[in-house]
Amino acid sequence: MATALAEGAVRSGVASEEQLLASARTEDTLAQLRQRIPGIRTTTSNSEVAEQADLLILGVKPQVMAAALADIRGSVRPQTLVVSIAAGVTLEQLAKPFKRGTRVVRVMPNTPCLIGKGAAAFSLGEHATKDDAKLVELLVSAVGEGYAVPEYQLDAVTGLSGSGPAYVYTAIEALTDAAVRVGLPRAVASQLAARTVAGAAEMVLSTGKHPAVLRDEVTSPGGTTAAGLAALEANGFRHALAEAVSAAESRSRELGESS
Ligand SMILES: NC(=O)C1=CN([C@@H]2O[C@H](COP(=O)(O)OP(=O)(O)OC[C@H]3O[C@@H](n4cnc5c(N)ncnc54)[C@H](O)[C@@H]3O)[C@@H](O)[C@H]2O)C=CC1
Ligand SMILES: O=C(O)[C@@H]1CCC=N1
Repeated sequence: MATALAEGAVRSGVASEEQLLASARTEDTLAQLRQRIPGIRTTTSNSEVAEQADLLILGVKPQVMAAALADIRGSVRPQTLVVSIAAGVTLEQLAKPFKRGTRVVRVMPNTPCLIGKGAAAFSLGEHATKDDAKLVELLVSAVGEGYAVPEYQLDAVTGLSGSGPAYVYTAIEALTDAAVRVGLPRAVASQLAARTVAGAAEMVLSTGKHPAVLRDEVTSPGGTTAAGLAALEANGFRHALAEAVSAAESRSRELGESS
């Protein structure tokens, strides 16, 4: 995820490849990163990155955030903007190890950032400025769309758009399997399933119509769609999605509480 943001930083002109400095625990990970971003400088020292950064992106898992913060707490300069993409880790937890007044921002991106189609939301910490908001907006806009939200909404964002691509991949896989069951070749079924999801999403975004209106436009009286929709409702489709978002939102809060 952090690699996608680094690529976005280059694309949006926030930084050149040569201005980027990244750390990871192993030289193997860093070698892979250098293949993606040839000009990037790399190190296995988190504190070396922290000492030099103007914009410091923390892209570790929530479970190792405390250790990563401990590595860098003495090295972050007062003028550095600290941005975390970790699920659940709060602005308060992010700011705590640093000197009072350190500017922190929490961002929740998603993997479609890798192809410039991400959906991200972010919240500013107490000391972050309007210019910081503009910078973060620029960064996330380079990899998709960014929305400013109050921090209390970020776990819900995680449950929806952070984890959401995985729900949609599961839906595409299930639709493909179902189409194979009723006779379509898998290669065609998988393309049709993915394009149906992409096309329907694009209809919502480009027409601005309520999804229910768009659904009604597909649904002929006594037709196939009404039959399909009735089967979805009978099998708890909406409830399953609601439970997925809710479980992921709770897990995000839990991850924050335990890190
Ligand atoms: N994968 C996703 O869809 C999304 C992930 N996130 C968040 O992004 C963060 C990273 O997730 P991914 O990119 O999926 O994981 P990842 O495993 O691909 O990346 C984590 C990186 O952290 C490095 N690392 C591990 N321990 C370290 C340490 N002590 N110091 C420095 N580097 C260390 C690893 O080498 C690895 O390169 C997580 O906090 C996650 O909650 C946020 C939105 C979406
Ligand atoms: O599964 C996770 O915890 C991360 C956060 C959002 C998407 N992936």
